[in-house]
Amino acid sequence: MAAFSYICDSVAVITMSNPPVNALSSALIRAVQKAVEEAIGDFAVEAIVIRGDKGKFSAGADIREFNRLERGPPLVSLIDLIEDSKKPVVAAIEGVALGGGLELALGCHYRIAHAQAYVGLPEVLLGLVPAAGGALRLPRLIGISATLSMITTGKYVQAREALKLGIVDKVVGENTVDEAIQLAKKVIGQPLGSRQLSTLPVQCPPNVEAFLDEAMVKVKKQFRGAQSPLACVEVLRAAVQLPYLEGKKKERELFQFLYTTDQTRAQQYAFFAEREVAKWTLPSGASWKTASPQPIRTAAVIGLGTMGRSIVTSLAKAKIPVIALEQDKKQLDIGSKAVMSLLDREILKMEQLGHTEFTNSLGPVQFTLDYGKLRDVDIVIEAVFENMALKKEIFRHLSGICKPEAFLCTNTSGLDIDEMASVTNRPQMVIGTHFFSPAHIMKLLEVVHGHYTSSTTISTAMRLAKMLGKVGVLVGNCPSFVGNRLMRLYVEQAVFLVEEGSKPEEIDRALEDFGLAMGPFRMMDLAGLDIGWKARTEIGLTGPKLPIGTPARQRGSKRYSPLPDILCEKGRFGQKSGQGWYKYEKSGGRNAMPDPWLYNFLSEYQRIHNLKTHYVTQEEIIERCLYVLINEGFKVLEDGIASGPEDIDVIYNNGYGWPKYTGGPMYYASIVGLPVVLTKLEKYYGANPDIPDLKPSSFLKKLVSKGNPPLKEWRSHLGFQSSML
Ligand SMILES: CCCCCCCC/C=C\C=C\CC(=O)SCCNC(=O)CCNC(=O)[C@H](O)C(C)(C)COP(=O)(O)OP(=O)(O)OC[C@H]1O[C@@H](n2cnc3c(N)ncnc32)[C@H](O)[C@@H]1OP(=O)(O)O
Repeated sequence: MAAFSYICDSVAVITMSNPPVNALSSALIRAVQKAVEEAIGDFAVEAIVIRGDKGKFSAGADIREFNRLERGPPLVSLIDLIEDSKKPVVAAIEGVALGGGLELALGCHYRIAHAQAYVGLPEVLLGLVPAAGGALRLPRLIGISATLSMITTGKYVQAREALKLGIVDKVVGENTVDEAIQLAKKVIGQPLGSRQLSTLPVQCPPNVEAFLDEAMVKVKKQFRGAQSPLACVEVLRAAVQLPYLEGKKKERELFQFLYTTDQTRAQQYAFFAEREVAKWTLPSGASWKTASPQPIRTAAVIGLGTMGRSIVTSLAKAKIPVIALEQDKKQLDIGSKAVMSLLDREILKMEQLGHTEFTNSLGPVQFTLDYGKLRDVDIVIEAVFENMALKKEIFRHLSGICKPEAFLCTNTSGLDIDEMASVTNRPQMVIGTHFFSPAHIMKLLEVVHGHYTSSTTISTAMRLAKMLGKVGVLVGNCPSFVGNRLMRLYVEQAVFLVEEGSKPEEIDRALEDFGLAMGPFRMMDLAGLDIGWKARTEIGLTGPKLPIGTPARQRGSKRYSPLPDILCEKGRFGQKSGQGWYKYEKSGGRNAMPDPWLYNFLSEYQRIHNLKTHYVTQEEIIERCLYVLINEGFKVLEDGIASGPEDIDVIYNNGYGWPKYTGGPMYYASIVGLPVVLTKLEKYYGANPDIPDLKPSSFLKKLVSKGNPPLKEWRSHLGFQSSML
């Protein structure tokens, strides 16, 4: 770790170095401070350039030091030193300037960025606010409105957009540091007053107080339950209302408050969990370190339904040339139009952000009915509807057509990968790539490892996730994999609670207040109730295959609720039919309204089935729905379907709208305390012995018996004998 300098024509170049991302650790900050002081005091130096080693300016404060810090890094004084320098200081931004890294750049008098660089203040994503002057300097540079959008979302802004906003002074295609040196030389001797952002007035819209009040309302709604976005609005209010130095005190106070909250700890855990899951290891010893991913230069997608279209879009966005195949001309025409419209929307979004180059850098998409065109692609992703016979037919066909090195992936959300692999001539190259809808937006890719899948195939699929800008999580092959296996029980519990007397909107509200992006009933209505109905009909849980005489509310010895099936029989499929658990203004409408028809229907249902209803509290809703999901999470670990609790948390945080500020379901359980979760499950199972999924898992019981160890120790209590990975 070093901040070293060289002098080039009277310009001192200070390089921040702390691989891999030049995070501003205390040691690096001290080293940069020393180098800046030396440069300021050196008569031979007339200007200074600050850059980051290995093509990255800085990813901000060293998050790994957060738990060890008592008083926080002295970054603020370094930035003040830079801004107060009489010699001009230029930031040469390559790669990333994030968080404290951007704050440091904002302390510099000029900023030059490479075209591929990103800047941002993502502290909010870690449950914090920018606290090294970023939330005070940025509104003085680009105004309140643009700052608000950046700091409350933590979004990364590409160099060209940063230029448009005024965050950087120039964008260059190459030689960023040389350009910075040239600029530094040019401005030697020029007055720096207008370049010291802390001395400038904040750029406010008229009636800024009303603007901030409105922003607070919006942010509360958008990030329900999260504290740091609200603190971001507060910090901006301080920037507007207070002189810079007082604003600085407020910024620090808010940071100090957030710094001790459970939310920031959970979000930091979630950050590292995302990095952790990329480091997969199999019991065989094969791992992300040893396996070599194969290049993916071209791809094909089979099926242009909702998922196929957005998978094609996702590949094109990642600049991967893709061939999209449909079975008949009509479907191909519909699908290709839909893809082109998705791509147009993406282009428009990027153009609005100033990325004119984006249009040209989309991967080309070719539409075809001809399987022969797939001969040379590196990877095929099958995305037809969930029917094993059809999928097997496709895999058999691909096996004969694709080059032997091509990987065959399926986007199934829960069918058996091994069964599909068994009909191919390359079972070791078959893998599940379970995308989440819409695939060009959602960050999760569940990578499903079958019995035969090779480590090269796993590593290639995990690389694909990264290429698509997604988080890949490796899981084992079991019905519904990890995400949907847990989700099914959560939804089922919600439906049982309706039978017991609660209302869909009460359950949705309770879970949305907990922080979930969407409650289970609104989610079912959005996804379409008919999808689950078809699946249940296929496996004989309902419909003509159900043996005559099966009790309506029982399957085997387990409780079953036929409510969703009955709604479908009545044509209530959710949003698409204008009625489901809610009613909508029209078919395809999105505005969910409680439906008096449903209340009458439920009373009649409860009467027919002689159900005793009770007042279901918010506590019971949260506990039964979430603890049953968490309990299944422990079973998934026990079964070796996921290798650690982080995998489950990353899946839920990125694919199921779980609030990241609680860390994910397993982290949340660790905060509630495993003995509490166990006791509650025992209580609910005792009251509902016909719901065996409420019976505490043996792994949960084992952890409690081991004294409730912290989450990072859970893996060591797992036996790997049963691992499916
Ligand atoms: C107590 C009161 C004190 C009051 C005083 C207040 C003063 C406060 C002063 C300053 C505060 C500043 C706040 C911050 O700056 S918070 C940090 C903000 N920055 C971020 O959130 C950036 C996060 N990182 C990323 O987005 C990505 O990592 C990125 C930089 C884009 C690189 O992405 P990629 O190439 O995909 O690589 P990885 O994500 O896998 O990362 C590679 C490894 O680097 C580690 N990493 C990344 N960022 C950091 C960081 N900021 N600190 C430490 N480590 C970081 C990451 O974990 C990977 O590590 P590994 O390979 O071991 O897994």
